[in-house]
Amino acid sequence: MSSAATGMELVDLSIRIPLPGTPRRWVYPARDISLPFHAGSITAIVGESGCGKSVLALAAMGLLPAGTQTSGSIFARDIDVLAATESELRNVRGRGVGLIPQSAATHLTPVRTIGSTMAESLAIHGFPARPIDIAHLLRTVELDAETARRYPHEVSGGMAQRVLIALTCALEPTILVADEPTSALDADTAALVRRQLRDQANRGAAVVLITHDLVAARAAADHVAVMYAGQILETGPARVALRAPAHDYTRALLAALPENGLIPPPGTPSSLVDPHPAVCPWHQRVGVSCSAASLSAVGADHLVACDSAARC
Ligand SMILES: Nc1ncnc2c1ncn2[C@@H]1O[C@H](COP(=O)(O)OP(=O)(O)OP(=O)(O)O)[C@@H](O)[C@H]1O
Ligand code: NI
Repeated sequence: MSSAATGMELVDLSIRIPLPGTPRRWVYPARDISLPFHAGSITAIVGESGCGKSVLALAAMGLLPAGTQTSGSIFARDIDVLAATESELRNVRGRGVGLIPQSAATHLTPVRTIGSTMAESLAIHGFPARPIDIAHLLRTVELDAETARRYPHEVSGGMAQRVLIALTCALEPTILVADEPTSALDADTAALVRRQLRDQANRGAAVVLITHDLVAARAAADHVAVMYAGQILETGPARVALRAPAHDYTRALLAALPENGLIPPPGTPSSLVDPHPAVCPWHQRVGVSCSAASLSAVGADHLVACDSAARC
């Protein structure tokens, strides 16, 4: 790992998943991604739907689909997750890397009460929890103790999301990956979740916030990485990159916010199937010639991809 303060680091990470039903064709959700996630900070990964954000979350947990091929590394707690054995991964998951998954409700066991699922999960990771501990955890996400006696189908999607957040945070993971943690929540609960993520960063976790919501990223994150078609096009301090962006894709995402007139990004999202290695998908989408140069510095800790001539 390059620095003691790095909680997780992606190094030259590429991932390809077999395209279902078509031999020898591949989906490329990550291409040549190098990205640090600093301990004590929240890093947002933003980008349109389908650009590969959730696949990165699964990769960090060692949960890529069968048949997936990877190159490069994902260093988490000094282990390369991509090279780890299943027993090493069992040690990494939970207290090394905690994942708050997209659609959390489907991750609770349907035939067991929420309290027993929480108690079992905590015990597996070495935290024996009494009912009073479960009640306390539920209160941290503003759920009452009685929620422990309910079954998943008896609570709303937002409540299930809060249960998963309480459970994941209770393990105090070194790296906390939250995949769209607020998309199913009302504004008050979303603010509560953002406070939880900040608390986790303050105790030293490297927090990864995956979201398509730039307003949420700007409100919550210290650093941001802007992803398009499996590549990082811009990365830097959130207050810089999401206020004075250097890449035209980041500008296009910001233009789509209500405050900026809801102008959708031009063209249609690029396919991730067998992309041309020497063509930049974003600039191809907008009809500008660009050879997809690697990231270069435009300011302190602020990196941007693409030929400068290609930037609109
Ligand atoms: N198990 C899988 N098998 C085949 N392709 C997959 C699999 N999982 C993801 N993909 C493909 O990888 C690409 C990236 O998907 P991913 O879910 O990571 O996007 P995302 O940026 O998280 O989008 P969203 O915001 O909609 O969740 C998509 O083209 C998707 O179809
Ligand atoms: Ni480009």
